[in-house]
Amino acid sequence: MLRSNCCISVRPYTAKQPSFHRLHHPISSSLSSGRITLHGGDGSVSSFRLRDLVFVVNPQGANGRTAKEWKKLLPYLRTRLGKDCNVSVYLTVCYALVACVWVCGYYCLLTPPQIKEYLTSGPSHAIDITREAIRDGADAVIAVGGDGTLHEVVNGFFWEGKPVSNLNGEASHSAALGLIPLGTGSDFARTFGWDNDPCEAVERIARGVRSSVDVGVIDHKGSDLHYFINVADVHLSAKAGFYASKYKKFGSLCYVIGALQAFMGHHNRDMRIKVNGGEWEIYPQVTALCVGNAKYFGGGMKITPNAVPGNGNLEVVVLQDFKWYDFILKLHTLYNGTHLSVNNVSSRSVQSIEIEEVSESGSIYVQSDGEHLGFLPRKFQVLPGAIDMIIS
Ligand SMILES: Nc1ncnc2c1ncn2[C@@H]1O[C@H](COP(=O)(O)OP(=O)(O)OP(=O)(O)O)[C@@H](O)[C@H]1O
Repeated sequence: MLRSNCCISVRPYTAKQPSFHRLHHPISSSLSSGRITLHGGDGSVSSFRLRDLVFVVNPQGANGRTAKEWKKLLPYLRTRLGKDCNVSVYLTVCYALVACVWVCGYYCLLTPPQIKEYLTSGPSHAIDITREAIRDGADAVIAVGGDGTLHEVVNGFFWEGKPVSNLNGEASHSAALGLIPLGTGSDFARTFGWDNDPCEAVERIARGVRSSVDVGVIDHKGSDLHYFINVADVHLSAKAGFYASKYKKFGSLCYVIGALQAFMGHHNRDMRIKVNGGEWEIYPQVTALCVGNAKYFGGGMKITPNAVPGNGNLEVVVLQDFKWYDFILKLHTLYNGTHLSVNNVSSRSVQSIEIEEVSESGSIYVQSDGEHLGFLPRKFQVLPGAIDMIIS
């Protein structure tokens, strides 16, 4: 008989966590066919065997800090993930049977997870690495860096409007998404209450519990679909993000510099929006419009405080007719998420939203997960439970 504590140690989750509804299935474990099976209280099951982990590292993240932290983390990561694959062997029936099971099960049970590490060579490279890894049958693709790297890895989970498939005949599982947050803002991680401790992120990966998360998709006629997992936004905030990306060498200060630069020559604009395929509505004098799958952007602003990445909806928050002094007076409410009760701020939960500028100037910035995407018009839509993510 073979007995193993291979791959995943299942422990109760104690870290801070948002109120997810249909996520998270730890509780009890059983071992079958060399695989840990996790049973949730709602009867859902999440099974995960750590065999082939692909780490996609952006060495330029956080102005080079990601590369330094990753170098320090790698020995610990190898030890920690290898440690969870210790296997005890007990001979109970006969030596021959055990030998047979040993040989057959060797690769499933005893091989420590393969840890593959790829350093990105430039923008968009993480997308290609991820697609390749999923097609090769990776168990998990783990973004190491900031929200931009996570964004690219998420986009790598899709190809021509469909999820990328595992083409490896030997492995039937789908790949999970993981994250070691090591960026400047690392805003997506804030929704889960994760701090910047990479060792804690490695623990999460070692536990390997998957939960489905929603993904947002952005459509623009005639161009490829684009995916986001955190927050997409339009107009002033998107313009500020565009400029902020040029000042990452100043750390978190880049967001302040970006915002100041975006304010110069800024004008609020009338916009048309269509929610869930309904009628077009006019929103006058829009300052910024944010579509949240998660809660934070801009280096810690809790802009869409009711967004939950697993509830099948996106939260839309619209700021209208804001003047520069409103930001000075109300900035603290944007950081603590109490701005929804401020004048000229509205919020709604949507499955899809189309946004156009009334005057169609073609100059209204759009960004997703802090990455510049282009200009209005755009349609944003939720893909419920589109990706399995290692979140606890
Ligand atoms: N080798 C590389 N050289 C230059 N840029 C890269 C490289 N690899 C990835 N990038 C780009 O770096 C950008 C920023 O990366 P990332 O988001 O990881 O760090 P960050 O901007 O410091 O963090 P955050 O987005 O959380 O503020 C991404 O848009 C990505 O396309």
